[in-house]
Amino acid sequence: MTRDVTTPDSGGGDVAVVIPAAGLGLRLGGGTPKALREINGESILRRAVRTAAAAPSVALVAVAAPADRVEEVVALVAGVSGARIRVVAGGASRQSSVAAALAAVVEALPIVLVHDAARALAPASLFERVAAAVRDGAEAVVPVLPVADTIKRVSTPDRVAGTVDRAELRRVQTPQGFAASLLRTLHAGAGAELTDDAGLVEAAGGAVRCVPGDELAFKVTTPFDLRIAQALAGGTTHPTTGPPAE
Ligand SMILES: Nc1ccn([C@@H]2O[C@H](COP(=O)(O)OP(=O)(O)OP(=O)(O)O)[C@@H](O)[C@H]2O)c(=O)n1
Ligand SMILES: C[C@](O)(CO)[C@H](O)COP(=O)(O)O
Repeated sequence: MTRDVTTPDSGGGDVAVVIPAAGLGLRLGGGTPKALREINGESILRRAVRTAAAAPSVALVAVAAPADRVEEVVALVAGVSGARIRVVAGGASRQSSVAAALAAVVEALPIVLVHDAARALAPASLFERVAAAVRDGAEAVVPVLPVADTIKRVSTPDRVAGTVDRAELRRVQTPQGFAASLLRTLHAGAGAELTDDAGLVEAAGGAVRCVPGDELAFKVTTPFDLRIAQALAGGTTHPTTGPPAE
């Protein structure tokens, strides 16, 4: 089921953003799907959709919602302006949720960004940076940050097997950007579940370009992350369900 959410204005631009938001949030806990949890009165999902839609290049945002919460998510994102918003049922894995939302992007937009709802504070400028690199000719783009800790391999949970050279390691965030046709082809032929979409390009022997990430694009995974997000985020003037009360 695909649900188009009526918005006051539809964006121009050449970018579709696919937002997987169907995860259970087991590491966060609390019993409610993570994307529906709130940061200072606004759901994680609405924050992610609102920021994506506000990026000037973005024409469409396609959300993969928890399969039993599609109508709830439609109500949640109603009133978000700046781009068309579409909601579909997600799948049992992140990869299948991305594939479901990608299939709902029927418009001929040349660039697709895939963005975790859980990275709710990623700024619009990061969407623009990633999209610009795809526009510049990269077939796949990931925002990255350096690793600050020493990283060790372990042979058993309490035995160090070696130290990894962190100079060649990067923390990879979303939004990740792709030429739309390439991403569609790779998702259609995807086999094993990968932890990100750029991995599909790597597996096919393609090139993935790095651009600077943004610390604000951290992933809300644990209760500690949620507290950090609450400390960093502003409040909201929007209700979390139903259309805005303006
Ligand atoms: N079946 C799934 C699993 C994950 N996701 C989405 O993929 C993003 C990254 O996943 P993660 O942060 O791991 O979320 P969860 O799977 O919800 O977390 P957990 O592994 O703790 O249950 C999230 O926005 C999540 O909603 C999804 O759309 N469909
Ligand atoms: C896509 C991702 O956010 C890139 O860092 C990450 O791989 C998602 O991992 P998760 O275990 O599904 O949260």
